[in-house]
Amino acid sequence: MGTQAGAGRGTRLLERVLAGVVAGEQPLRHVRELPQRPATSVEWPGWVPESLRASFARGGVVAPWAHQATAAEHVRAGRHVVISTGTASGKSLAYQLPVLAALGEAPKATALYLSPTKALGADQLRALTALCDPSVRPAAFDGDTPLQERDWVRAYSRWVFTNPDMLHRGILPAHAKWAQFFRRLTHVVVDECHGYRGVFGSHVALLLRRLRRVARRYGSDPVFVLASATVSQPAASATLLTGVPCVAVTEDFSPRGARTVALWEPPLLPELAGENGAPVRRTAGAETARILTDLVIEGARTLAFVRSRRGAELTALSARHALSQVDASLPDRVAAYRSGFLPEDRRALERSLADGTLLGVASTNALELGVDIAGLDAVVVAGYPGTRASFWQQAGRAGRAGDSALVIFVARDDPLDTYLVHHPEAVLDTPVEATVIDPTNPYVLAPHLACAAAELPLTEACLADFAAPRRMLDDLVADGALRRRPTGWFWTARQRPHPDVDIRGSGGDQIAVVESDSARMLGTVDFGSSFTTVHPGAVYLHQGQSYVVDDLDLESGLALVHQEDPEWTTQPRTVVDITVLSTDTTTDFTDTTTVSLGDVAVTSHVVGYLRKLPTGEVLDQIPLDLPEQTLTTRAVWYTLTSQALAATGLPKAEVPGALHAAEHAAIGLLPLFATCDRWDIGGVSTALHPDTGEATVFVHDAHPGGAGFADRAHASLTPWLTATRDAIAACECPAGCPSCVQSPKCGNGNDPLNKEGAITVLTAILTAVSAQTQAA
Ligand SMILES: Nc1ncnc2c1ncn2[C@@H]1O[C@H](COP(=O)(O)OP(=O)(O)OP(=O)(O)O)[C@@H](O)[C@H]1O
Repeated sequence: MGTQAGAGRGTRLLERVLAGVVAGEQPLRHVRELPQRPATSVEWPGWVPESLRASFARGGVVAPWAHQATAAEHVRAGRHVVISTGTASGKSLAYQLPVLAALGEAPKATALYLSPTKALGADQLRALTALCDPSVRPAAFDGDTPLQERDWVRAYSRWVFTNPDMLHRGILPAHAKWAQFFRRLTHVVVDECHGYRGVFGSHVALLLRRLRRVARRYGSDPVFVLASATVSQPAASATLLTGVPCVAVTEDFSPRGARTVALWEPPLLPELAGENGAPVRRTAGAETARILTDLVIEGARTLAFVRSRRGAELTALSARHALSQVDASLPDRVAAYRSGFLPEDRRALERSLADGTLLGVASTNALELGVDIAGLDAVVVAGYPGTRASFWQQAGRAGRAGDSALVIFVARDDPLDTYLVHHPEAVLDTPVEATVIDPTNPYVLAPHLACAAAELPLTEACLADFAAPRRMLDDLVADGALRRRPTGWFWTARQRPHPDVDIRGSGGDQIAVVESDSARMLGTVDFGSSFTTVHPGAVYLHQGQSYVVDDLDLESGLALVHQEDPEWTTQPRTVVDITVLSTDTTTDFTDTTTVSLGDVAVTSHVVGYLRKLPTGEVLDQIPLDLPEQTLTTRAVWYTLTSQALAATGLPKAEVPGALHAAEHAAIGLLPLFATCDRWDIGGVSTALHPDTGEATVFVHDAHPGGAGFADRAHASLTPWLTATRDAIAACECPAGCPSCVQSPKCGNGNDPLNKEGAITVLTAILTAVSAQTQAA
């Protein structure tokens, strides 16, 4: 077994992986060597008590790294802080230090810890319990806390670990029971705060404003300490999330080993045909399984991040199979890891990877949050994880001091991944993105105002905290939700509004997914997406199990499913129409192009679905009979006059395909600029739109009221459309494929699409924009 150590191991591992590539294939697109960084430690701040230093020392920490001390000093001085440093940079200690010191000094003081997932909260609670003085009595208060324990937690715990869901439904509505806790609340820790983005982030921002208002009512004004993977503009993001001015600590003084980063594009497979006969690439999962196999043979401890739970299982399975051909002892040293694992299993996995019992693990991003695994020999990132912050979070698991490690990013068949492997600077030299939230979205804000009023009557002074327009309060009164009295706005209904506000979804009704045989409820999907995810015949995945939907009953809110694992997946086909409701701004470029931002109504009608094999091959299309749905949201759109289109030489018959292709690729690339998922946005293109009178491409948020993505697209128009054009041009396929202009969620079965035409349209737009900008 190869166990070479020392500098250059990352490079040698890469050479080994390259040696296994089939002759004639050239998947390596770029290699970059990242140097090592030594640690900078400092003295403990003078106010850290001896007992606390001793506790940390028992855990192996003899002195803080410089950024931990800086962050702790800010908190100590009463400043709200966001710590935005790399993976395994000790963000936990940076918040534990000042909070534990404060709880030690004031024996009745309390603190609150919030994490986006219960599992992360449980991990952090375990670490803290091992560290802190017993008088702190740290305890979880979440959906899993038994009812009989809840009174104890409220009465005695001085550091309560919870999540936004419980804060929203369980703690704030019952604040009177928590009076003592709120009265003494000194710190609120918001962990992994980059997870609070899009609509969920907007909900959490308003939840934190409600929390501050309730705390104030009991006379406390807690200091917020936020921890995040590196994000750009961390101070601005944290300030928007909490509603209080936050300072950022960003310089990372933890040690990091050298790394070799390789960007990898799986080859096109000439023998397979996808949608409309387009070529298909070898899947990132298959390529990753092969790379994982080679690395395990080399004895390299490797973690492969795969996008889906099923993908993680398949990658591990396929690597185990390949290894069994080489050495009968190797398959058992590879495992899959996905969400839903118990903490004991997570601990066992951490230990096995750390001591080398396990050599290869294929994991979903469940491992990204809160699992203390670092110092691996290699990390394979199969498919761009959506943000550079996540990419570095995953890549950061590789590399030990004094030893170089390998990171391989394997592109999926998708325009964004294609763009990234052809533009290494976009991953390796660009600052990580800012998180996008919009707490003024009326669809999010209005329900939180109702919740806030039910907690404590709203006064004029509160409106500023929520940035709520008076008009919104008037509407809530007119709808009968609130009642206006001389002292403020009151919630008067007997039933509280909280259960109806779904902070993880887009609000509205939920459809329960139920297994017919056992009547077991598997989960819920929101009404808006039920037509595309649980329509009759849809393949529905739940915790790695595959189900097929028998019936979607909208009246009773039920999707009935049975367990079945067909070889195909399903993809809905939708007819979409868009209407402009109002325009905030329109810019006219050289009288040929306009770019606008505003509110739109998107009407979609799911008319059928495709059955597709994992290779991308389409089996057939089956019709469906479902009602239309309308979404009111934000959009950015551009138009081109017919004269300008004619001047490009693009034949008229090719215009719809060109616009459609440009729309798909632009949606694929927007996550690079707006911290969203391509599923958070949608698009419509048409050669003649009734509202604009021209050829128009719309890109819209997929959430009611918008989530800030279209606004961000509008603000980044030129870099966004330039990257879109470059991604299409870089793809070597002849006429469009999933790596450039085909979309995995196209409602029209990716027809028509014109790849060259898309480049022509985007060039025309960009030329007009730059001509006008230069002239100005
Ligand atoms: N000052 C220090 N000296 C030595 N080791 C430390 C120090 N601070 C933290 N560590 C160790 O570094 C590891 C990573 O710490 P921690 O999990 O807090 O990092 P993190 O930044 O929260 O990571 P993630 O990005 O995964 O959330 C832990 O094993 C911790 O014990």
